[in-house]
Amino acid sequence: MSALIEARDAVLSFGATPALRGASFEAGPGEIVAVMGPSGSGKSTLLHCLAGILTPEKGEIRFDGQRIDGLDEQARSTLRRQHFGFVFQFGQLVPELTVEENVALPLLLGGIRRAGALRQACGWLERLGLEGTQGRRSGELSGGQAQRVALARGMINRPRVLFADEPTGSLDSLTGEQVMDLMVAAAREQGTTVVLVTHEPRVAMYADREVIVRDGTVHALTAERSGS
Ligand SMILES: Nc1ncnc2c1ncn2[C@@H]1O[C@H](COP(=O)(O)OP(=O)(O)OP(=O)(O)O)[C@@H](O)[C@H]1O
Repeated sequence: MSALIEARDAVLSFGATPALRGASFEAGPGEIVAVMGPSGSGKSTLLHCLAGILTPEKGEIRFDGQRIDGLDEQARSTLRRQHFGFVFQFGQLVPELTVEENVALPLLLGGIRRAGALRQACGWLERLGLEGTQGRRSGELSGGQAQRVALARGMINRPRVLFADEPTGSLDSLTGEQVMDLMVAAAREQGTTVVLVTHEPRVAMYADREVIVRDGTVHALTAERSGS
């Protein structure tokens, strides 16, 4: 299977701190890959490079076979809006907007008319068990509801790749499992590739495959388990 999203030998430092030291990663169409590893090992940096948020100093990032690391910020922003979805741990909902406006945001930014965008947003809210919350602000939601709203927003533009960075990190384990069940079901239904950064083995078990990031390089889980 050819990769849909891929990093080849990516290198990136923050000042004197190396974050990626030749990281290679790939995920195929519809594949759910968990990215595990110790704190500070480079997981989020890898995700940000794959998503075109950060640009590596060396190496390549490819989406659907095309290099994206050389694109300017505007082109990467368009790529993210058209093809990628995001679910992060904290602070991703805009507090001034209602729940339905938050979910509709990727469509509104993409130029879809407001009435149609809000209608689609309400469809996602219903699907994720959030009917009745559309007029609320994000501060009026529980943690699990807020993550489901974030998931709805991450999926509303039918992304080719969903980038999820510790999506259950702020939730208790039962609520986290509910969010993961919904995320995996939505991704499977739409054939969305998921890059899932998590510390939690229980969350990683939702993935088709796991990789481990250590000191800025990526290792297959099987190699880790055999000690190489
Ligand atoms: N914006 C930044 N400025 C400076 N250093 C950074 C920045 N972002 C990350 N780093 C450093 O880069 C390294 C990799 O960080 P990264 O956030 O990718 O790790 P992580 O594996 O996602 O960690 P965690 O599991 O704790 O979220 C760390 O040493 C971190 O301190």
